Amino acid sequence: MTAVEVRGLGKAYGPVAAVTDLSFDVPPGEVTAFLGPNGAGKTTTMRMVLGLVAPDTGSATIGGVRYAGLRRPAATVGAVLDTSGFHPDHTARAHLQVYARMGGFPRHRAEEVMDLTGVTPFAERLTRALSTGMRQRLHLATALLGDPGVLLLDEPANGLDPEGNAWLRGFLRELAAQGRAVLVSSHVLSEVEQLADRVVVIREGRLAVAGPVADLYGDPGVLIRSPGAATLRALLPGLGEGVTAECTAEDALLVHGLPADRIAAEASAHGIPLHEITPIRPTLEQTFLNLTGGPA
Ligand SMILES: Nc1ncnc2c1ncn2[C@@H]1O[C@H](COP(=O)(O)OP(=O)(O)OP(=O)(O)O)[C@@H](O)[C@H]1O
Repeated sequence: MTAVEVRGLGKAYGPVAAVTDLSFDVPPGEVTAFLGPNGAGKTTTMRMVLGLVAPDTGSATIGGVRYAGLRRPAATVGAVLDTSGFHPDHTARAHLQVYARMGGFPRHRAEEVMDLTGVTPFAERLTRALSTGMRQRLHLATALLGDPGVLLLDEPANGLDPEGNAWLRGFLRELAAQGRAVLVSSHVLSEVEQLADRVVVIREGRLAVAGPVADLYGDPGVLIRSPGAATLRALLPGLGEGVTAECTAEDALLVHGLPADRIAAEASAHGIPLHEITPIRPTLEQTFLNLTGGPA
């Protein structure tokens, strides 16, 4: 079970601080979404993890070892960072066979990853004739050749149609369920909301927040509509520390610090009818905009 650990990572390009003092973990067995607006520093961070860019400060390790020190890098980390780079005159199958040979993997591994990633139906097409979605699948297949425990994927959903996207979500969840550490960058938030267990949000190269997806939502409250709103407003704060209730209209109440079922039980115990009881759940999109301070 291999984890990625990023500690105090920093990189400047001349006057541009691309990444500053960035620390986060990508644990095994989970999908971690790496979120940030365009230019936030996601690609630079992934390139540093892969040893393609030398950090100015800090370190990134994979199973406790820097990329350059890995004994079998391709069997440890699979990455999709850049969706160009196929030989245009190779078929998809030939591309995978070449990479399998370079990585020292058995020939049949190319066929296996093609089946896993849905490349088989276009295995005999030249890579120059592949659609963006097909190229994404072929890159993913290439990354999986060494059966790595860690996957780093930069915007893997780019160019996929809704069906391809749904497939990708299921596939990445499955890879994580097998115990792999999966890091997926994105600026399309609806994509990762349904996919990720954890998020790492960066803004201008710095960490904005990291943690389980559920924690990001905080406690946005429960909306109540009831002719007895004023009575409930007086009652509910007495039920626990930190419970607040504020009237937003004559018959409407916004409650924080209590789950909907507790509120319903209390109303029922006092014979107060409820016309509506709605836990508010902001989208990750809204949460993201709040964290990054502007439109993505
Ligand atoms: N090789 C480079 N030389 C100079 N500046 C660079 C280089 N690579 C990245 N930058 C700058 O560093 C910052 C972070 O870029 P990066 O590509 O890491 O962001 P990103 O979050 O991946 O963005 P996007 O979602 O648009 O891909 C940007 O201001 C970018 O212009």
